[in-house]
Amino acid sequence: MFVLVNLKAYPCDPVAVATAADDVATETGVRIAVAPQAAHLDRVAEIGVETWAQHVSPVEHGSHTGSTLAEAAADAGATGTLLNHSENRLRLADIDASLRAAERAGLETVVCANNPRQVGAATALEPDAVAVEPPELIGTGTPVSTADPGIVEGAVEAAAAVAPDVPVLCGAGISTGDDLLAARELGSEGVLLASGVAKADDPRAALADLVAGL
Ligand SMILES: O=C[C@H](O)COP(=O)(O)O
Repeated sequence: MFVLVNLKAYPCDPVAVATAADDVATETGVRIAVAPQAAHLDRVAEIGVETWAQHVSPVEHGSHTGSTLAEAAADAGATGTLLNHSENRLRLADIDASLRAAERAGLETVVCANNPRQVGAATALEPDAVAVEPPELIGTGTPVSTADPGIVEGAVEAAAAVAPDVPVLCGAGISTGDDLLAARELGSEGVLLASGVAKADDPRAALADLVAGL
């Protein structure tokens, strides 16, 4: 299972979370990555933890003020990027262009989607993986893997119908080891989570609990 921890714009210490994630990944052998704010990519990458951008813009080098250039994210130490997160939706053409920008920069990609139909469409754009997240469960602490198992199973089927080799992650409300195991049972190959770690009093304990059953 791949555990991708999105720090969003939460007021956590990105270096402390990254250090905890790196420690737990090393101790358990579970693949854990951290996606901080773009301005914190280099500080997080210096820890040695797998570091992802939260987004890259659908642009190349040029006159694009305010953009997050894929090459700049890679230069800062990112090795992957989320795209089309529910809190940063893109138009179809921009998802495609951001995917190509990420490929150009050598970044692994996960495209987020709300539901199985969107998962199918996202899979057709040839990302490395897709992630299904029902927006109404994001940040609630109610895990998608038990609150809406059908959406995870539907996403796995929708992706497989387009490209059987594209893994599906799921996210929204995931915070415990039981949530993670339930996601795996449904065919998910990883989880995307945020508040369960970024808002935890003890991120290291939260991560250790998350992966303990794997
Ligand atoms: O990127 C992470 C997802 O939006 C899930 O967020 P959450 O774990 O706070 O529900």
